[in-house]
Amino acid sequence: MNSYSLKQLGLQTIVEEQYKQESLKIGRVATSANERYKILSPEGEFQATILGKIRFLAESARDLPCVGDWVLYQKMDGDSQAVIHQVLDRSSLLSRKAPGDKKEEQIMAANVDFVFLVNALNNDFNIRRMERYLYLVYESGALPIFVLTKKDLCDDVEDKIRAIQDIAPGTPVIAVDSLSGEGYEELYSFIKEGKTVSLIGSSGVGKSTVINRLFGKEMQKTKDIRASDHKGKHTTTHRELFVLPKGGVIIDTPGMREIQLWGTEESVHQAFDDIEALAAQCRFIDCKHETEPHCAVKDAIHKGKLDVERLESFRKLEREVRHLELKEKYGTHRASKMQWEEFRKKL
Ligand SMILES: Nc1nc2c(ncn2[C@@H]2O[C@H](COP(=O)(O)OP(=O)(O)OP(=O)(O)O)[C@@H](O)[C@H]2O)c(=O)[nH]1
Ligand SMILES: [Zn+2]
Repeated sequence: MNSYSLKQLGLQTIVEEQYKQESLKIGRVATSANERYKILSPEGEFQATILGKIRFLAESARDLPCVGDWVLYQKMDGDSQAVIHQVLDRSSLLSRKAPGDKKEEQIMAANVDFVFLVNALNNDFNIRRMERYLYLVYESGALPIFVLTKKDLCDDVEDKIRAIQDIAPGTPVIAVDSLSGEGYEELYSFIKEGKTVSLIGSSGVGKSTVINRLFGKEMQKTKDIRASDHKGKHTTTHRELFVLPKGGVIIDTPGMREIQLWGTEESVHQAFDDIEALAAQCRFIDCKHETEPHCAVKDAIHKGKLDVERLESFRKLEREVRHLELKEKYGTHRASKMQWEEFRKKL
């Protein structure tokens, strides 16, 4: 049975100050399913349930423990199970909710310091998707870091890095080749004892490969990409919170993996996949199809292959379903820039 010191588990001083109850012990939630939890602590690794009172008083999912939470638990000698008495204040909380809808919230992970926004540099590169993930991280209190995988399969790495820097000035962008290990030195600078990292990115972008490389052995299963369409298959099974051999904690929950666009957004992109396909051929990845040169969308309109009204209705629908609230809030990306400036001062 593994046991870890609180520091190895990523404990930060803020949390330590809250821990004053001597009859209870502190641990970190590693998995959570149907109100059953796995706790990692200096005492070892065990299952836990929650005190009836916590469940009773919980008004929403936020009030229950989630992966990454620091909890105070009680475990009697000889008991195989512990009981969680309290969830300590969170330094960050990754969750996803429909715009304007507070009820329908999916909690993913707590007390994450850095979120790696993983995107592959090959055909899957999608700046809009990254932008939406970025808003989600801004909302959480964690710091975003872009990790661009499959550098070996891309010959315009610099252009893509620039496109990301345009949507998130000041945010680190790290391009890696997970097969050779190129770029990993920079990744390691964010992974150290006391820090908790989580990864977001669509299926097949190489999240498990990154984790395996950081771990130095096979932790999460990876599967070869289907050669025909460059898309990965859903391969990841069950994962949780784990401590890396060289220090640092990784949270890789199914919740983080399953983030998809909300139904309406997904359907806009499906309904207009002809425009999406044309847009992929524009010279600039972030082309707005307005005044940009070498725009495949405008070109198709000129050639009579695309109806200008269709483009208009695409735009209209897209405007409606995008995270307008968030876009307004973070439109200038001041939030991220300031967060990073603050953070760098502490380094
Ligand atoms: N050429 C190249 N291939 C890579 C790189 N990183 C990952 N791959 C390959 O991409 C495929 C998918 O990688 P995974 O790590 O399983 O992707 P994932 O994001 O974990 O996918 P899910 O588990 O479905 O969420 C595997 O065949 C990897 O070997 C890279 O940097 N270069
Ligand atoms: Zn265009």
